[in-house]
Amino acid sequence: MNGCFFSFEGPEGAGKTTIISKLERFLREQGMTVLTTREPGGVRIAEAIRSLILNREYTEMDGRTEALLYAAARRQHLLERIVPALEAGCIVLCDRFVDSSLAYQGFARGLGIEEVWKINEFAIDGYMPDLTIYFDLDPRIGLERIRHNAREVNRLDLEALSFHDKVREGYRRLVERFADRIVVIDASRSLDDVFAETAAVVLARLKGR
Ligand SMILES: Nc1ncnc2c1ncn2[C@@H]1O[C@H](COP(=O)(O)OP(=O)(O)OP(=O)(O)O)[C@@H](O)[C@H]1O
Ligand SMILES: Cc1cn([C@H]2C[C@H](O)[C@@H](COP(=O)(O)O)O2)c(=O)[nH]c1=O
Repeated sequence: MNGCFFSFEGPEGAGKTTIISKLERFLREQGMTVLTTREPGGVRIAEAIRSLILNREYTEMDGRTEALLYAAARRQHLLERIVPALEAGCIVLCDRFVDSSLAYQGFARGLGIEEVWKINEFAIDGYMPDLTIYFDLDPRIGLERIRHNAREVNRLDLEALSFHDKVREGYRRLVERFADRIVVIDASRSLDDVFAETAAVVLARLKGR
Protein backbone atom coordinates (compact mmCIF):
# COMPACT_ATOMS: atom_id res chain seq x y z
CA MET A 1 0.00 0.00 0.00
CA ASN A 2 1.55 3.32 -1.11
CA GLY A 3 -0.86 5.93 0.25
CA CYS A 4 -0.93 7.56 3.64
CA PHE A 5 -3.91 7.52 5.97
CA PHE A 6 -4.53 10.51 8.27
CA SER A 7 -7.49 10.69 10.64
CA PHE A 8 -8.64 13.84 12.43
CA GLU A 9 -10.31 13.69 15.80
CA GLY A 10 -11.76 16.00 18.41
CA PRO A 11 -14.95 17.23 20.03
CA GLU A 12 -17.79 19.03 18.28
CA GLY A 13 -16.68 22.32 16.73
CA ALA A 14 -12.95 21.67 17.17
CA GLY A 15 -12.27 22.78 13.57
CA LYS A 16 -11.65 19.38 11.91
CA THR A 17 -13.75 20.02 8.80
CA THR A 18 -12.33 23.52 8.28
CA ILE A 19 -8.70 22.43 8.69
CA ILE A 20 -9.12 19.31 6.52
CA SER A 21 -10.52 21.43 3.71
CA LYS A 22 -7.59 23.91 3.90
CA LEU A 23 -5.13 21.02 4.11
CA GLU A 24 -6.62 19.30 1.08
CA ARG A 25 -6.16 22.49 -0.98
CA PHE A 26 -2.63 22.98 0.35
CA LEU A 27 -1.50 19.40 -0.42
CA ARG A 28 -3.08 19.50 -3.90
CA GLU A 29 -1.17 22.71 -4.63
CA GLN A 30 2.00 20.72 -3.92
CA GLY A 31 0.94 18.17 -6.56
CA MET A 32 -0.28 15.45 -4.21
CA THR A 33 -3.35 13.27 -4.79
CA VAL A 34 -5.72 13.67 -1.89
CA LEU A 35 -8.98 12.05 -0.86
CA THR A 36 -11.05 13.81 1.80
CA THR A 37 -13.76 11.82 3.49
CA ARG A 38 -15.69 11.56 6.76
CA GLU A 39 -17.17 9.19 9.31
CA PRO A 40 -19.84 8.19 9.76
CA GLY A 41 -20.43 8.47 6.03
CA GLY A 42 -18.31 8.82 2.92
CA VAL A 43 -20.22 6.21 0.88
CA ARG A 44 -23.92 5.54 0.22
CA ILE A 45 -24.57 2.89 2.87
CA ALA A 46 -22.51 4.68 5.52
CA GLU A 47 -24.27 8.00 4.79
CA ALA A 48 -27.61 6.20 5.27
CA ILE A 49 -26.36 4.84 8.62
CA ARG A 50 -25.20 8.38 9.52
CA SER A 51 -28.72 9.74 8.97
CA LEU A 52 -30.07 7.02 11.22
CA ILE A 53 -27.55 7.46 14.05
CA LEU A 54 -27.64 11.24 14.14
CA ASN A 55 -31.41 11.59 13.79
CA ARG A 56 -32.60 13.61 16.79
CA GLU A 57 -35.89 11.67 16.91
CA TYR A 58 -34.20 8.39 17.92
CA THR A 59 -33.76 9.29 21.57
CA GLU A 60 -34.37 5.62 22.52
CA MET A 61 -31.22 4.36 20.75
CA ASP A 62 -29.27 1.92 22.94
CA GLY A 63 -25.55 2.59 23.42
CA ARG A 64 -24.47 -0.78 22.01
CA THR A 65 -26.77 -0.34 19.01
CA GLU A 66 -25.11 3.04 18.44
CA ALA A 67 -21.60 1.54 18.70
CA LEU A 68 -22.48 -1.28 16.28
CA LEU A 69 -23.98 1.15 13.76
CA TYR A 70 -20.82 3.30 13.80
CA ALA A 71 -18.70 0.17 13.32
CA ALA A 72 -20.90 -1.05 10.44
CA ALA A 73 -20.68 2.33 8.70
CA ARG A 74 -16.89 2.25 9.19
CA ARG A 75 -16.57 -1.20 7.63
CA GLN A 76 -18.41 -0.21 4.46
CA HIS A 77 -16.60 3.14 4.19
CA LEU A 78 -13.20 1.52 4.67
CA LEU A 79 -13.76 -1.14 2.01
CA GLU A 80 -15.42 1.05 -0.58
CA ARG A 81 -13.47 4.27 -0.21
CA ILE A 82 -10.41 4.30 2.05
CA VAL A 83 -8.66 1.07 1.05
CA PRO A 84 -9.00 1.63 -2.74
CA ALA A 85 -7.66 5.20 -2.33
CA LEU A 86 -4.66 4.00 -0.28
CA GLU A 87 -3.96 1.27 -2.82
CA ALA A 88 -4.02 3.91 -5.56
CA GLY A 89 -1.38 5.89 -3.62
CA CYS A 90 -3.64 8.69 -2.35
CA ILE A 91 -3.26 10.71 0.81
CA VAL A 92 -6.48 10.07 2.72
CA LEU A 93 -7.76 12.77 5.09
CA CYS A 94 -10.56 11.25 7.15
CA ASP A 95 -12.76 13.38 9.42
CA ARG A 96 -13.05 10.96 12.41
CA PHE A 97 -12.27 7.23 12.49
CA VAL A 98 -12.10 4.51 15.14
CA ASP A 99 -10.88 6.82 17.95
CA SER A 100 -14.26 8.60 17.84
CA SER A 101 -15.94 5.30 18.71
CA LEU A 102 -13.45 4.64 21.52
CA ALA A 103 -13.88 8.15 23.02
CA TYR A 104 -17.65 8.63 22.47
CA GLN A 105 -19.09 5.12 22.83
CA GLY A 106 -16.26 3.42 24.74
CA PHE A 107 -15.52 6.10 27.30
CA ALA A 108 -18.28 8.76 27.34
CA ARG A 109 -21.17 6.28 26.92
CA GLY A 110 -19.47 3.97 29.38
CA LEU A 111 -19.46 0.87 27.17
CA GLY A 112 -15.74 0.38 27.80
CA ILE A 113 -12.84 1.25 25.50
CA GLU A 114 -11.81 -2.45 25.29
CA GLU A 115 -15.32 -3.63 24.38
CA VAL A 116 -15.74 -1.01 21.68
CA TRP A 117 -12.26 -1.75 20.37
CA LYS A 118 -13.24 -5.43 20.00
CA ILE A 119 -16.21 -4.76 17.73
CA ASN A 120 -14.13 -2.29 15.74
CA GLU A 121 -11.28 -4.76 15.36
CA PHE A 122 -13.76 -6.98 13.53
CA ALA A 123 -14.85 -4.03 11.36
CA ILE A 124 -11.45 -2.60 10.43
CA ASP A 125 -9.57 -5.90 10.09
CA GLY A 126 -6.11 -4.41 10.73
CA TYR A 127 -6.45 -1.11 8.88
CA MET A 128 -5.47 1.84 11.08
CA PRO A 129 -4.49 5.44 10.34
CA ASP A 130 -0.76 6.06 9.86
CA LEU A 131 -1.21 9.22 11.92
CA THR A 132 -4.09 10.70 13.90
CA ILE A 133 -4.34 14.40 14.63
CA TYR A 134 -6.38 15.15 17.72
CA PHE A 135 -7.69 18.71 18.04
CA ASP A 136 -7.95 19.29 21.76
CA LEU A 137 -10.56 21.84 22.84
CA ASP A 138 -12.82 22.56 25.79
CA PRO A 139 -16.23 21.35 24.57
CA ARG A 140 -17.79 24.60 25.83
CA ILE A 141 -15.81 26.49 23.19
CA GLY A 142 -16.57 23.95 20.44
CA LEU A 143 -20.31 23.90 21.16
CA GLU A 144 -20.35 27.70 21.20
CA ARG A 145 -18.60 27.74 17.80
CA ILE A 146 -21.19 25.47 16.19
CA ARG A 147 -24.06 27.48 17.71
CA HIS A 148 -22.94 30.27 15.41
CA ASN A 149 -22.63 28.33 12.15
CA ALA A 150 -25.24 26.82 9.84
CA ARG A 151 -24.59 23.14 10.68
CA GLU A 152 -27.66 21.18 11.74
CA VAL A 153 -27.75 20.18 15.42
CA ASN A 154 -27.63 16.36 15.66
CA ARG A 155 -28.51 13.78 18.35
CA LEU A 156 -24.97 13.67 19.76
CA ASP A 157 -24.70 17.48 19.98
CA LEU A 158 -27.72 17.40 22.29
CA GLU A 159 -25.95 15.29 24.92
CA ALA A 160 -25.29 17.00 28.28
CA LEU A 161 -22.09 18.97 28.74
CA SER A 162 -20.91 16.25 31.16
CA PHE A 163 -21.00 13.78 28.21
CA HIS A 164 -18.85 16.11 26.09
CA ASP A 165 -16.41 16.52 29.00
CA LYS A 166 -16.16 12.72 29.16
CA VAL A 167 -15.46 12.59 25.42
CA ARG A 168 -12.47 14.87 26.01
CA GLU A 169 -11.27 12.70 28.89
CA GLY A 170 -11.70 9.63 26.65
CA TYR A 171 -9.51 11.22 23.98
CA ARG A 172 -6.87 12.05 26.62
CA ARG A 173 -6.70 8.37 27.55
CA LEU A 174 -6.31 7.43 23.90
CA VAL A 175 -3.49 9.95 23.50
CA GLU A 176 -1.64 8.24 26.38
CA ARG A 177 -2.31 4.78 25.05
CA PHE A 178 -1.47 5.44 21.39
CA ALA A 179 1.27 8.01 21.93
CA ASP A 180 3.15 6.88 18.81
CA ARG A 181 0.12 7.39 16.53
CA ILE A 182 -1.79 10.37 17.95
CA VAL A 183 -0.49 13.95 17.80
CA VAL A 184 -2.27 16.56 19.95
CA ILE A 185 -2.91 20.04 18.59
CA ASP A 186 -4.29 22.86 20.74
CA ALA A 187 -7.42 23.84 18.80
CA SER A 188 -8.26 26.86 20.96
CA ARG A 189 -5.83 29.04 18.97
CA SER A 190 -6.52 31.00 15.78
CA LEU A 191 -7.42 29.06 12.65
CA ASP A 192 -4.14 30.16 11.03
CA ASP A 193 -2.07 28.85 13.93
CA VAL A 194 -3.95 25.55 14.07
CA PHE A 195 -3.58 25.11 10.32
CA ALA A 196 0.16 25.94 10.33
CA GLU A 197 0.87 23.32 13.00
CA THR A 198 -1.34 20.71 11.33
CA ALA A 199 0.30 21.23 7.92
CA ALA A 200 3.77 20.97 9.50
CA VAL A 201 2.89 17.70 11.26
CA VAL A 202 1.37 16.20 8.10
CA LEU A 203 4.30 17.23 5.89
CA ALA A 204 6.80 15.81 8.39
CA ARG A 205 4.92 12.49 8.38
CA LEU A 206 4.81 12.41 4.58
CA LYS A 207 8.54 13.15 4.35
CA GLY A 208 9.33 10.39 6.82
CA ARG A 209 7.61 7.71 4.73
N1 LIG B 1 -9.47 27.88 15.39
C1 LIG B 1 -10.71 28.37 15.25
N2 LIG B 1 -11.06 29.51 15.85
C2 LIG B 1 -12.32 30.00 15.74
N3 LIG B 1 -13.32 29.40 15.04
C3 LIG B 1 -13.02 28.25 14.44
C4 LIG B 1 -11.73 27.67 14.50
N4 LIG B 1 -11.74 26.52 13.80
C5 LIG B 1 -12.99 26.38 13.31
N5 LIG B 1 -13.76 27.43 13.67
C6 LIG B 1 -15.19 27.62 13.38
O1 LIG B 1 -15.89 26.75 14.24
C7 LIG B 1 -16.98 26.15 13.57
C8 LIG B 1 -16.84 24.63 13.62
O2 LIG B 1 -15.74 24.27 12.80
P1 LIG B 1 -15.71 22.90 12.03
O3 LIG B 1 -17.03 22.63 11.38
O4 LIG B 1 -14.50 22.89 11.17
O5 LIG B 1 -15.50 21.91 13.26
P2 LIG B 1 -15.64 20.33 13.35
O6 LIG B 1 -14.58 19.88 14.26
O7 LIG B 1 -15.65 19.73 11.98
O8 LIG B 1 -17.05 20.20 14.03
P3 LIG B 1 -18.07 18.95 14.07
O9 LIG B 1 -17.29 17.70 14.33
O10 LIG B 1 -18.93 19.32 15.21
O11 LIG B 1 -18.80 18.94 12.76
C9 LIG B 1 -16.99 26.72 12.15
O12 LIG B 1 -17.90 27.80 12.11
C10 LIG B 1 -15.56 27.21 11.96
O13 LIG B 1 -15.49 28.32 11.09
C1 LIG C 1 -17.29 8.37 13.77
C2 LIG C 1 -18.02 8.57 15.06
C3 LIG C 1 -18.69 9.74 15.31
N1 LIG C 1 -19.34 9.91 16.49
C4 LIG C 1 -20.08 11.15 16.73
C5 LIG C 1 -19.26 12.38 16.82
C6 LIG C 1 -20.19 13.46 16.33
O1 LIG C 1 -21.03 13.83 17.42
C7 LIG C 1 -21.02 12.73 15.29
C8 LIG C 1 -20.50 12.91 13.88
O2 LIG C 1 -20.77 14.14 13.37
P1 LIG C 1 -19.66 15.27 13.03
O3 LIG C 1 -20.16 15.88 11.78
O4 LIG C 1 -18.32 14.65 12.87
O5 LIG C 1 -19.68 16.16 14.21
O6 LIG C 1 -20.95 11.36 15.62
C9 LIG C 1 -19.36 8.91 17.43
O7 LIG C 1 -19.99 9.06 18.50
N2 LIG C 1 -18.71 7.74 17.19
C10 LIG C 1 -18.04 7.53 16.03
O8 LIG C 1 -17.44 6.44 15.83
